[in-house]
Amino acid sequence: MSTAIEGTMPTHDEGATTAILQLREIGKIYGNVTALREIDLTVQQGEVTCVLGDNGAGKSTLIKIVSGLHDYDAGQMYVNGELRHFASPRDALDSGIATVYQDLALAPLMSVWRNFFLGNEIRKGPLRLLDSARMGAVAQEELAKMGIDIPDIDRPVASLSGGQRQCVAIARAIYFGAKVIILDEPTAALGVKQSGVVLKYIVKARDAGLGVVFITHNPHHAYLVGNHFVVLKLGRVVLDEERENLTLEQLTAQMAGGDELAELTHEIREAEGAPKPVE
Ligand SMILES: Nc1ncnc2c1ncn2[C@@H]1O[C@H](COP(=O)(O)OP(=O)(O)OP(=O)(O)O)[C@@H](O)[C@H]1O
Repeated sequence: MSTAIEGTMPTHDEGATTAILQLREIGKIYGNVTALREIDLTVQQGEVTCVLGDNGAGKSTLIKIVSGLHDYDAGQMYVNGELRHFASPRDALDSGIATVYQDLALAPLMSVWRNFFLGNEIRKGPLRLLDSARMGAVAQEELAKMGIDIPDIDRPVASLSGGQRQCVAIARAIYFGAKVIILDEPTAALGVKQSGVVLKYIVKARDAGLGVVFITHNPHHAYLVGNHFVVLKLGRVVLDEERENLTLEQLTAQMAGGDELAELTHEIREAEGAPKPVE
């Protein structure tokens, strides 16, 4: 259970710009596994905060906490300066935090515009019929506004490229009021060109004033768009740096295991140099 007292952020932050989302010393325990320990994370509007980490680092657990699927066990989470515990994903969404998952939650055989409005359909008349013309027009306009050029939005969403599908899911979250978007490995399953489509779109979302949390394994993708980098390892923050204080090489080395990699290189070289065992 959180030890925090319900209320607003501590006074020593007064005067500073209020972060749209802030985690302070967040902890999460599953039985006897500590998935997250003392995690600090600040998300500002108009910035991309990259969260990097290898398998088991705690990225999914972090996403579950900020998207309202799990509560945290320790620390505090502030949304616009207000201490929050989300009761459900709806609660997170109502607070302006939308998560775009890897599987995207799109209905592949439905049209692009149906997917754009899935769960938020516009209806008309006393019979509450779907207003397909209006939804089609709005979806087309919104996607175009964000630079996503889809010539025929009546096409099934499955016919789009992976990158375009990601962009549709992000555009949908923004249109329905997200202030923070959490992107769960949006480039993981994509090739270079399609990743580029998504990375450009992340920049557009950032420039539109959203707070973007970009969860990824890939330091190269992160460094192309990130303002701020947090690396998790076994549930702890091992690096927390602004872009101006970090090179791509440092970020990559940290992701690759830093000291451990140097140690491994040393061991391999030693093994290579060692005399071969006699057969
Ligand atoms: N429901 C659960 N019950 C028990 N342990 C869990 C549960 N979910 C996650 N864990 C453990 O918590 C730790 C962090 O897992 P998490 O899935 O958050 O990492 P991750 O960075 O998302 O990894 P991956 O990239 O492999 O998904 C791991 O040790 C994992 O085994």
